[in-house]
Amino acid sequence: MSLVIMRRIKFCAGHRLYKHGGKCEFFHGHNYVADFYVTADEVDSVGRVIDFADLKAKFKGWLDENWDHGFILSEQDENGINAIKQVVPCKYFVMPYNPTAESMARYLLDYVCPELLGDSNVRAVKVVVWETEEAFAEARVAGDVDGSTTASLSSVTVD
Ligand SMILES: Nc1nc2c(c(=O)[nH]1)N=C([C@H](O)[C@H](O)COP(=O)(O)OP(=O)(O)OP(=O)(O)O)CN2
Repeated sequence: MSLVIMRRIKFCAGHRLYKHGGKCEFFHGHNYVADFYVTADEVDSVGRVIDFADLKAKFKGWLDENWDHGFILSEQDENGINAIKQVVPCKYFVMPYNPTAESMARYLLDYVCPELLGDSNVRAVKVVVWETEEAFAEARVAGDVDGSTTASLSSVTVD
């Protein structure tokens, strides 16, 4: 049996999908919801995987500093990066791939969660990024047997 808890963090950010070929290639923004699922081999003396407040401090802290009220752009999107740099003051975050909901979930699971949870006994097994109230993408650790952070991806649109 494994115990998994989830902490939800909301943030807003701008982005565009480089070479998307449709309306999402324009600069636009979303009110995102990120759900972080974490587990531990044992609960603590209080019966917690980890205090929800600790998860909030870690994940909201990172999101507030890096993505909230900023623009998220692909490193391939030189034109977009140059454009956003013209704004004073500007806040932007460059990702190694296009900032789809899938890629944002993957980035959080692959890079951000290990960085933030490294000093604790918990590990992230899934991150879900809701781009709208109707569509989300999730990245999850395959099997979560060995704590591997190899993400598998899926996305869903809700009617
Ligand atoms: N698999 C993915 N597809 C799309 C993503 C994504 O992250 N993963 N992102 C977008 C755009 O960012 C876009 O803003 C959202 O698209 P869409 O669902 O079409 O937006 P709306 O809900 O606002 O659609 P309306 O028809 O205008 O109401 C695109 N695709």
